[in-house]
Amino acid sequence: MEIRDGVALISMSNPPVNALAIPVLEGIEAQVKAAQADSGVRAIVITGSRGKFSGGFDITQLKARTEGKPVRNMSDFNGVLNSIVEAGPKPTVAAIENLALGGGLEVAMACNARVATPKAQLGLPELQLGVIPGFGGTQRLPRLVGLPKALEMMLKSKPVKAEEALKLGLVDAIVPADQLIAKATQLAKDIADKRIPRKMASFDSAKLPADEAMAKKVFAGARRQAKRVKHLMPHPWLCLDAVETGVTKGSVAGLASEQDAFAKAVSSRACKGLVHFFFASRSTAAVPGVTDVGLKPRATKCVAVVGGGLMGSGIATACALSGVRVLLKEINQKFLDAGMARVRANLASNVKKGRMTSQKADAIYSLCTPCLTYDKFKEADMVIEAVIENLDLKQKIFADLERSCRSDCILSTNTSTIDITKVASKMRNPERILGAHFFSPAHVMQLFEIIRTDATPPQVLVDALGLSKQIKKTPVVVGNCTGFAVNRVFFPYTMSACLLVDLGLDPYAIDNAIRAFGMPMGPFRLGDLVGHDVGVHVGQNFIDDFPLRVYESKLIPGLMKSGRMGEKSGKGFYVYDAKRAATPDPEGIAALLHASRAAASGRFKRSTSGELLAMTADDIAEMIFFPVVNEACRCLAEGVVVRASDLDVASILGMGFPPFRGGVVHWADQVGAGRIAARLREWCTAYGGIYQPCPYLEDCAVQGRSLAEGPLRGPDRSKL
Ligand SMILES: C[C@H](O)CC(=O)SCCNC(=O)CCNC(=O)[C@H](O)C(C)(C)COP(=O)(O)OP(=O)(O)OC[C@H]1O[C@@H](n2cnc3c(N)ncnc32)[C@H](O)[C@@H]1OP(=O)(O)O
Repeated sequence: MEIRDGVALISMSNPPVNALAIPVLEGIEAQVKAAQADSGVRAIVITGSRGKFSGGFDITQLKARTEGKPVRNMSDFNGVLNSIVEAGPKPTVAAIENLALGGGLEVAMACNARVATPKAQLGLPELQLGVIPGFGGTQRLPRLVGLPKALEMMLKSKPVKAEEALKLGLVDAIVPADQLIAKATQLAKDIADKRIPRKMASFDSAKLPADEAMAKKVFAGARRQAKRVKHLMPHPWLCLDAVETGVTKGSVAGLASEQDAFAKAVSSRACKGLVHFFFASRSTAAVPGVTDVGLKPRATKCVAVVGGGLMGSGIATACALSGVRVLLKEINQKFLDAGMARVRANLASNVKKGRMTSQKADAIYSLCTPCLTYDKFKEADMVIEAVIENLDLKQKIFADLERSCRSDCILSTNTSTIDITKVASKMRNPERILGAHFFSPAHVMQLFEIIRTDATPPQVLVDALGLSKQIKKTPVVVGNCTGFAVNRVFFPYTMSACLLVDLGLDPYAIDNAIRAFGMPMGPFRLGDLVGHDVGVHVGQNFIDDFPLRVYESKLIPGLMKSGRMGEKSGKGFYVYDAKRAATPDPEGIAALLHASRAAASGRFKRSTSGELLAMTADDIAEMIFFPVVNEACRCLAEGVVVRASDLDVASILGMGFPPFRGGVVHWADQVGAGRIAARLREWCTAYGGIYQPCPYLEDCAVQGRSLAEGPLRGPDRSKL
């Protein structure tokens, strides 16, 4: 604590984001108490060190709580905020630079005024972690910004920028960073000397709904949204309970309700899964033997994208959006114009959604240079090939690229299935090639699968990881195998769903069960979205490479033959209107189901009609996801990923696996290897090799080990 001209400056310090760990909370408590008691102090300014206010309560403490480890009850801190920060004898002002999130913003809201820098971001994103604000945020935010905005900020975990915070009344002034402490100090003195009134958010109800009916309407709307997933994710509902109690019964009752709701939320499975995902997604960029040997990423200033189709134009957009110059190459003017038009349309959609101005979109578009030849490719630091999945064509392109690019340029392919070493087989230096697998739409989807071969130099990997940081994607480094991590782990997903249909289940019931599990859509709706021609093409790789553990149904080939390609042809399992809304079409697909079931009859060892009738949505989800877990186990045993949690991140960001379940391996460990292996064994006997449990899963089941621990003797890379 530093005292200047009667104002005590207290700075929170816990790099990198000044997380409110228990010692930090204790430090705030001790220093504010000391300042309140010091006769030489007339006001207090609270700030954060090293250019950040605070990223909130220490999430490692939340993690410990979700794991049942003993941790100090932090509800005592509410007493500190209420009685000595907000209502102590001397006024307090928060000086906010950069981040004030979660508990960080709650400390700031307990202060009597707030000053922020122009780049500050303020929010209560606790719900993204499966908890609710626990330091009075559910009470003070609605009183500072009004109920509807407060609910939006909390339920969507969406921070506001300084300018909006000023308009909302969440901050009292915005000043440049170098004037922050001076302004906050002056404001603190003005309040102490009563030139400016002292405000206490907890007791200010001016912005709350004027009457009960109006409040009820707002809560009813918010609860409708939260109700659908209440059984899986209790925290939005619990958050609404705490806010509603405060609005209807006052902030003292509201605070008690918040404590109760926080305790319930933090002990939920959803919190465990979401906190696991938080840390898992931040650890993927660390690759042992690569990122810990002192190599520095070389900046990628120019990326050349070969192919301007949906993927290529999406990748070009993703790069340009982050200020990376792009060369977009196509084979003729018509395709090139179409590719550039797609980039423009991607940017226009951001303008339409209010994410950027049209001037900004024009500036980003101007970073993309259309090319019909490789003439400019010497400028490229990295090439990403994104043409159709044709091995001969890719091999020719890479031979051309080797001649046209600098020797230090990274050459990569966006193939989703083809073996990288086959693509490289006609190159003089095949070790130069790397997989750079984006997910469609590439400018929106967060995941970036980086595929290495045994020959990939560490510097090339470090550079690719550097690019992922530049373009704000989450990287997962994967070994070279059929389907890499995401497509490989999820190939049994659609195959098992088709098997269930061939057994007699209704595809729409399957889609509903999978949605109820928490996926954004079921396997058949997803197939319609991707296009069944693409699905069949990708699926063929697994049929060729893993013949003993696939299920070949006639269902999707039959669908294709009848012209039902999915959304793009207006019909697949569903029919689509002009706005792409899907409607089930049971009559339209009845003959196809019949034909597929007839072709499958006699393939199964067990008659199942009775069991099928008894199948619940949970049973369906298990029969679809247990073989997915099994394939994830094979990937772990083979060392396809660096750590099990990388598969969790890949499954969530690449396939939409529900984040509140923590990812495919984390979820499997909650279910238990023993149960999964036992069910798979049973189904394997009845329905075939797609359900054959792999040795790693069996070992974990027998030894009672968690799947996330990984193989005991290290990965067997010879099986890649
Ligand atoms: C009682 C209260 O109401 C409860 C709470 O406050 S719960 C916490 C609420 N706060 C949040 O949800 C914010 C979580 N953090 C974030 O969103 C982002 O980390 C951020 C916006 C603060 C910074 O983002 P960015 O600059 O991209 O850096 P990012 O890589 O995410 O984080 C940097 C490091 O800080 C850590 N970190 C970030 N916030 C943290 C927190 N609240 N607690 C502990 N560690 C945290 C990250 O794990 C990471 O650690 P690593 O370097 O060892 O991997």
